[in-house]
Amino acid sequence: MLFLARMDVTFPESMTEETKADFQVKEKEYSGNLQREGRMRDIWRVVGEYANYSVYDVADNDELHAILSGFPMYPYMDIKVTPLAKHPNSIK
Ligand SMILES: O=C(O)C[C@H]1C=CC(=O)O1
Repeated sequence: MLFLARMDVTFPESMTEETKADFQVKEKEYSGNLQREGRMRDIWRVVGEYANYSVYDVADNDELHAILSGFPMYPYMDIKVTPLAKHPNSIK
C-alpha cells in the first residue's frame, strides 16, 4: 500500500541548536534506513518550509503508524497522511 505523508516540524522555542542538530542526525539515519529498506520511496523538502512530503510503501496502516511514530522528531511533527491508489492514466 502506498501513502503520501506531509510532515511539518516545529521545535519548541526553548530547544537549543545543539539538541536540534542531534535530532537532525538521528532523523537522517532513521530516514536513510527506511529508504534503503524500500519502505520510504521518496522524500522531498517543501520549498521555504521546515516540512517534507514523503511516500511510503508498506503492508498496512499499522506498519505506517509504527514507522511514523518511530521518527525521532515525531513529538515535534504535525503529520497528514493521504492513501494513494493507482491513477488510471498512469503509464507506469
Ligand atoms: O527534515 C525534515 O523534513 C524532518 C524529517 C522527517 C523525515 C526526515 O527524514 O527528516
